[in-house]
Amino acid sequence: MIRNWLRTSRVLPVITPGEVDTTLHLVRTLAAAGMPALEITLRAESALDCIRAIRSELPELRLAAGTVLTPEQLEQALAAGAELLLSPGATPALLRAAREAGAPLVPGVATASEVMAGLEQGFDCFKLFPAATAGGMALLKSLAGPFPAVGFCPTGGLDADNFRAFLALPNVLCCGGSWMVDRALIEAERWDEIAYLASQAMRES
Ligand SMILES: O=C[C@H](O)COP(=O)(O)O
Ligand SMILES: CC(=O)C(=O)O
Repeated sequence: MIRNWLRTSRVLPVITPGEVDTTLHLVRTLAAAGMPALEITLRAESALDCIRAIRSELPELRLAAGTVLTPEQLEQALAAGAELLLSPGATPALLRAAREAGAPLVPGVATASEVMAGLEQGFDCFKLFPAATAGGMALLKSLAGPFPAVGFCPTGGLDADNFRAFLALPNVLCCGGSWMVDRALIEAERWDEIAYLASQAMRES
């Protein structure tokens, strides 16, 4: 389920939510522009309320929770309606909690050892974070050698210019990023520009 969810989403906007109403407006804009999926990070107090509101208002949208750092947050995000859980990293406690709950977690990794620790726990799809800083496309190509069956969602430092090159790598399922949901654009209510960036991101090539 996780692999298919990521592969068919292709691009995952990473949203740090603000007020629920503003976040709903942003999400409606993205959905109307053709974005099938998005990630709400648990980096703001409003995050779980935003997840509940999106789930209720746009039930057809694929909704992930990001910055899931603890087993407690994993439970809260699932209960609020997130279908997929992403984390910038992985701890033994988080991996164990996800495995025991059968929760669809995409743990974060930045090294081969972290991939191996995740594989040991039964995970085979990972967020590569921070993707550009950790080694970008060169790192993904290197990881494809020892881990040919592992899929990645690189996030961190991707943008409108480079994400297509990442997506073209065989071990990249989906690209995450905030370039189309930039805080400055949201604060300036530049919804047309956000819609344009979202529709460009979903264009085939
Ligand atoms: O923490 C950052 C987000 O995961 C996305 O990274 P980005 O803003 O470089 O696209
Ligand atoms: C890094 C990221 O996208 C997250 O916090 O889940």
